[in-house]
Amino acid sequence: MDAATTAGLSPAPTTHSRLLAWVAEVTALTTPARVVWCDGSDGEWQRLTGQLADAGTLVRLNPELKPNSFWARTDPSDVARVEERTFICSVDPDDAGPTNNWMAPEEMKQLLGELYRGCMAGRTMYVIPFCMGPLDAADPKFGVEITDSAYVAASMKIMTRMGTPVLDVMGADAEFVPALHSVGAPLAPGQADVMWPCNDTKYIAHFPDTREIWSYGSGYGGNSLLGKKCYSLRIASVMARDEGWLAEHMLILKLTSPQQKVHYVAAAFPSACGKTNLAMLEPTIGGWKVETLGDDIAWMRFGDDGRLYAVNPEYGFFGVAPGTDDSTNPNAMRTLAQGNSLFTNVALTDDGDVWWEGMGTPPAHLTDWHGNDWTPGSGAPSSHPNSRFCTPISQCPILAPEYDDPRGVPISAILFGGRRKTTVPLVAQSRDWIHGVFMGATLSSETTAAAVGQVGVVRRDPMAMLPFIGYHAGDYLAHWVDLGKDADPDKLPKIFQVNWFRRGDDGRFLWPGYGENSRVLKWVVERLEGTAGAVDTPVGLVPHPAAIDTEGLDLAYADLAAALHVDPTEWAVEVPQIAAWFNQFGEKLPGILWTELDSLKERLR
Ligand SMILES: Nc1nc2c(ncn2[C@@H]2O[C@H](COP(=O)(O)OP(=O)(O)OP(=O)(O)O)[C@@H](O)[C@H]2O)c(=O)[nH]1
Ligand SMILES: O=C([O-])CC(=O)C(=O)O
Ligand SMILES: [Mn+2]
Repeated sequence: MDAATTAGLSPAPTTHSRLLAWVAEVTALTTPARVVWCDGSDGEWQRLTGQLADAGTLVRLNPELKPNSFWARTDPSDVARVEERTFICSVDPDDAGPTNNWMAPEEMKQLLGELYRGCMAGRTMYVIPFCMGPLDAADPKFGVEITDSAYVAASMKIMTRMGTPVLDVMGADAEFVPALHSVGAPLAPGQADVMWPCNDTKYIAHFPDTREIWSYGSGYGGNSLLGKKCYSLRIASVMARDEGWLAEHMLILKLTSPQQKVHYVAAAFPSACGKTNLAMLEPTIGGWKVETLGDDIAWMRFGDDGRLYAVNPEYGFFGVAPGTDDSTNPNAMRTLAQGNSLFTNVALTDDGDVWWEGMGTPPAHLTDWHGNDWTPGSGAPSSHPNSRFCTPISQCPILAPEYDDPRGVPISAILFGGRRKTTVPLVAQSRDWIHGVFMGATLSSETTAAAVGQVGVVRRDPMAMLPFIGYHAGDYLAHWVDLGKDADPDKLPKIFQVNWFRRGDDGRFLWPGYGENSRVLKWVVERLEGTAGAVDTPVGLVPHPAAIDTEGLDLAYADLAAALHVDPTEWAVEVPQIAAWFNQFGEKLPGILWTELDSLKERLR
């Protein structure tokens, strides 16, 4: 089949011969009914969403409440990332390391090649040229996703810079990451489609040596929007290792103090642990301003001035819906109110708006994420805990103008955070870069609904990157150590650890979180500027409760003190867990991190 003219729909709008050859090869393998090259236009969005609405995959929301926005429900089995089915297929098994699933590249390609054979029959195959990061970057990072899901094509328009402008910059021979996706649900002639096609067999496969992505069987964002986790973290982390930069699971925010001093902060928290919320924070303390640059991924390189500069490679937010409302994250609500968004696995109100848990008093009747009638007495939540909104970053009312600057922004502080009921204090500053890398390397968090599996189990999650490091985690930690060695220590970002999720004996959060986290950011800035004090504890430099600005905050001193408390007996339990965690990396673990563990033990004595 000639990919350029298939079904006479759109002739290939490129002369890029490797791209044309790949599209022809995939077309021959997957045998779609037609091939469409996505141009990224608004007309195309209208066509795609219109077709999806006709097919019942999307429901158009009330245009007066959420213009140009849609409600989607997935198959109940296809609601989150599938870490068990995610593979790093490096040539050398040792390159995948102990934290990744591995399969030999030829074996995976053979296996998936069989699954892909004829897998797009009866469907439209979309070819989506995209760029991660600004198109006018010195070294733009291109990808092309081929997918048989119109939902994915529409979502990619929100999440990435895509379409004809990308092909134009790619020209005839730019490098690109080929990213192949199929829901794995071919249609026989005359066979009716289902609302959410997917397959029980799922593979999210990465080939770091050849920089390719092959995804099969899932339509859920983290498994199917291949520019996001698959490219911008797993593949990009390998590029970053080779080229001396960092691809991280971090938000980027701009903080302006009442004295108009600007600091850029990056923060890594595991999935569903507060990045989107912190990125859009509305400070509760007077005179402070937060602006957003990114909510999930940061690519960071050293500039000529020796500082570390961060760029958000994405173009939209794919955010956790439950818990988001006018009191917790008003800026996300304002972003969504402008429309042009997709909502997946939330509930639908009777007047055609969306609703989810955390939005206050529930309406008397909803259609839940299963499509069933729901009332406040129904028992089960109306929305899946990992239900998501997908919305353009340009609509964020507090977007920092420099979010689109290909040079990025110089980072002053990096926060590593997790969701821990106990042990980890509200905030602690590292003593130096290596101690900060140790904080990141030993980061732990309770698992969430963002990945399939048990929720609430504490696991180590280095730099919040456990499911996203595209190579050996020991080498990854060595890369972090090495970057610090070559840098001017005064210019390196200062590293902090935070925990918004510590609980009292009665189970309630000790710290109010959300907008009140601005009080912690203020202390961070005061540490950067050398104006705040800190207590030297075994785990790092922790503020005395009096060093946190609590003006106007209704919080018991005892709760703040408990949130900041470093309890040596709790930490003594962590030490052997950290040792066991480090042990699995063998020789690959930088020795200096063992030295850090020894010094932690020493301080706990
Ligand atoms: N208690 C408390 N909950 C928070 C805080 N910040 C965020 N949350 C809740 O944590 C959940 C996830 O928050 P997000 O900001 O969406 O997390 P994320 O890190 O962006 O998640 P991913 O998109 O999966 O990477 C939501 O239900 C939030 O309401 C906080 O400061 N305190
Ligand atoms: O990838 C996803 O599905 C959403 C996300 O940001 C994460 O899980 O960290
Ligand atoms: Mn994320």
